[in-house]
Amino acid sequence: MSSPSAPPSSPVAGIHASAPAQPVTARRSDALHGTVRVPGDKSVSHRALIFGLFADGRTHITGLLEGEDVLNTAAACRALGARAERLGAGEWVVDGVGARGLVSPAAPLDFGNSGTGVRLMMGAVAGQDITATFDGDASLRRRPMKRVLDPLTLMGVEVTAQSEGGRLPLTLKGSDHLAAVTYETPVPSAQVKSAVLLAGLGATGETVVVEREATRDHTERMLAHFGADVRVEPFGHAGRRITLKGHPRLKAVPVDVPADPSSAAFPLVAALLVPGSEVVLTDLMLNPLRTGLITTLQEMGADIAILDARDEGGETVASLRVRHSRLMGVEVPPERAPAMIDEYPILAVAAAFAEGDTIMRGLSELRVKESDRLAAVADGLAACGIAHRVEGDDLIVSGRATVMGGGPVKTHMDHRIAMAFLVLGLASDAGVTVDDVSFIATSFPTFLPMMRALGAQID
Ligand SMILES: O=C(O)C1=C[C@@H](OP(=O)(O)O)[C@@H](O)[C@H](O)C1
Ligand SMILES: C=C(OP(=O)(O)O)C(=O)O
Repeated sequence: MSSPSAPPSSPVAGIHASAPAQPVTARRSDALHGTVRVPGDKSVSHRALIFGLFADGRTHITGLLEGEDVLNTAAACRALGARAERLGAGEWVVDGVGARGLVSPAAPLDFGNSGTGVRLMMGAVAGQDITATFDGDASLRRRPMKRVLDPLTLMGVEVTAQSEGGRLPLTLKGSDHLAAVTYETPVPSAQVKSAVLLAGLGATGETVVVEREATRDHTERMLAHFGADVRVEPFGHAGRRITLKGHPRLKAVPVDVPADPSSAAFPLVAALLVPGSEVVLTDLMLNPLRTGLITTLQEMGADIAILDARDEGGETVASLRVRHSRLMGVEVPPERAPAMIDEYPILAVAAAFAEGDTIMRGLSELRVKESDRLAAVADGLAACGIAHRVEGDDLIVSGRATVMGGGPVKTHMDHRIAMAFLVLGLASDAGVTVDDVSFIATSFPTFLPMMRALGAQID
């Protein structure tokens, strides 16, 4: 650890610090059938809790994702002074502390495996006159936090302790006199954008975030939903400029969390790959900044029908009917990456079965996720006998109608690597073993039983 002084270490460095690895094998399966609702959207769930923390009154949340990442955010809200209570499955209430009411937590805040939880909460703490230490598991401790510390320090936050290279654990001293800034994000990141906007709640004047490529806009939508004065304008050909007026009074409002399209991606691709399958995924959020995978799969020839599209709480929500399909390789343009950033591991699996090459360009951000996903996907493809190459930040997968499978695939504390390669196993000749499924609980705790209920052979 480095300057100025090392923060205290978390007493529990992440939920999985000492949990034993759980290897699991997915085998070639008969047709998958059924109608399922995957759990609530992870991005919206984190934000519903954090906005509930700041709001005056009681925020009632339904459909909350009860994965470890979100539960760690709920625990942080409590440590910062809110009451966050579970009433039933996915049904929570948060009694907020109001715009200036956060308290210094008594112990380090442990965000486990979650980049979203820790980065958004750093922004939330920034505009308060409190001190908090942020920590996470071994994966989160490796991820870059400087991208958030840079704008927050510009606004007046003090980093009183940090680890090598601006990593966790680190301690922030917030201020209720933050300066509003205009900040252009150096990488397309909804987490960085959201941290600056959440800090902007406590800044005097207008905080402006400019992004050259639009990223998921759940924070902007929720700011408006809770009553903040926020303006979103186009910027350049693919970007946005977001302006937030400081010190709004946020009023508690109900939040109904739709199903997570990033979780749905796994049963969706499984249904495309396993012959004879037909699966319906209900109540999915189809925010246009989250649907890059669906667009890409449709270009590859996937039979995906959008049914019953409707507006719910400002988001388009629909069911998808997915049937087994013969896929063709395509080139995925780099500008689509923000709309499908978490979906590349499962797209690479779909590409393994497509005829010809699938070229995925501009994947540098994959290197700083729960694992280096570009390397982890490439290693997993190699372990399963799939031809591919990495050229700079591009991944090219050469697909075939039949795939051998194999493993064990190393998952590197990364839920999406584990789920993607289990899906591959369902359509492979020899099955696929992954070395650890425990991290699936961070985002999709019901993944294994839900896949088995559809007919997947996973043991
Ligand atoms: O804001 C969010 O909820 C998220 C933003 C994305 O991260 P980046 O902001 O690092 O791209 C994404 O990968 C993550 O799963 C959720
Ligand atoms: C990147 C992800 O999450 P986070 O950044 O919140 O850890 C993910 O869920 O794929």
